[in-house]
Amino acid sequence: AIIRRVTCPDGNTVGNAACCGLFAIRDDIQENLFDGGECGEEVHESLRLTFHDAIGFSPALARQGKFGGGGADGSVVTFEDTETAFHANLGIDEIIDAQKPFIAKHNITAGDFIQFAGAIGVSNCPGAPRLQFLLGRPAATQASPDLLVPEPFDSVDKILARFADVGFSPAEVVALLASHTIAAADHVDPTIPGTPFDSTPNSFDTQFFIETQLRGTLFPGTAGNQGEVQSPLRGEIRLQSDGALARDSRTACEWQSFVNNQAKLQSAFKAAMAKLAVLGQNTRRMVDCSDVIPLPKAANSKAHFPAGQTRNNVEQACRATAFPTLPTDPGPATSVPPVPPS
Ligand code: HEM
Ligand SMILES: [Ca+2]
Ligand SMILES: [Mn+2]
Repeated sequence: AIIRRVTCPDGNTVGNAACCGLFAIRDDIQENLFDGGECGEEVHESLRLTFHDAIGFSPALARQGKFGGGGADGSVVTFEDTETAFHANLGIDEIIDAQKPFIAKHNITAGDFIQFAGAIGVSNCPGAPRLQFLLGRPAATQASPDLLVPEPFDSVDKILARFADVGFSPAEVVALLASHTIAAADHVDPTIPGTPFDSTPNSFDTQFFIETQLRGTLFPGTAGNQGEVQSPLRGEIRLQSDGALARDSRTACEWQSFVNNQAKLQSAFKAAMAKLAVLGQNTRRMVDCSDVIPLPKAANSKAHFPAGQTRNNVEQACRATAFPTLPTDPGPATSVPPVPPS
């Protein structure tokens, strides 16, 4: 087959000329939003933002004759005052404020920018897949309704129902939660901002699926926070929802299947993110600009139990298959350092 390439005015080559404008945006955010191509706090927050914008969508509400939200339409930025006041969006205002000057400066809608920044940001994380990026989301018309973003204290029933409303199976929910391999919480326990969900928050690896299956023994900061359960490691925080999904009979085997399976982690997350990024959007009016997204580096670590942990600490939840055999890191019990603020 003949692969046609277009040469853009700036010398970059791309499959579709409509994507040419994205190279300048890419270079600008890599340098000035992501600190020169890091997989740090702004990348983590930008990925979270892709979700909080897109999940503002409910076909169930629409069937009742109500406005169900526009999905991945940028409403979280355009109607910032409304949506940042939603309880589940606590803390999202910081990355919105960081992204807004870039949206204002470049000729791109807020909806496109949010998903583009997420895809570029994830590409900075070793082990990540190259995410799809489709261009062409129109401007949002209204704020999303409240109560569509899942909370960490929601039951598994409620979480799976919310995702089912937008077309995700339980297996796809688990795949989307691979996002928590490059993540930390600032507000669940406000006394310890930047506390990661796994021991490798700058690496898109399978440690999140390993460490969430370990028996929780401690709170990294204070006890009694809503949506938090005990974690196995000092410096690591566990969401109640992640702990529950790892142990629920509907999701536990899928959860375990990601352990030490980097190829599945990449393909399943890529596919689920491709759906998330276009929720509520008409993809026939969009252009595939995925070739503007950089190819991520390979994973830089091998699946392991953190030092001090073995399979004896695994709370086996999948009944069908045993937990994979993994080596334990040498040394004293792992203590996870916080993700530095921007
Ligand atoms: C059951 C569904 C989910 C729940 C209940 C949930 C909940 C949370 C909570 C409470 C935080 C911590 C926020 C803070 O205190 O700073 C968080 C962080 C994060 N979430 Fe989720 N989340 C869910 C699904 C997702 C999905 C589908 C994605 C992306 C595709 C995502 C991406 C992230 C990222 C990247 C962070 C880290 C942000 C940072 O490090 O600054 N989450 N999530
Ligand atoms: Ca990780
Ligand atoms: Mn953060």
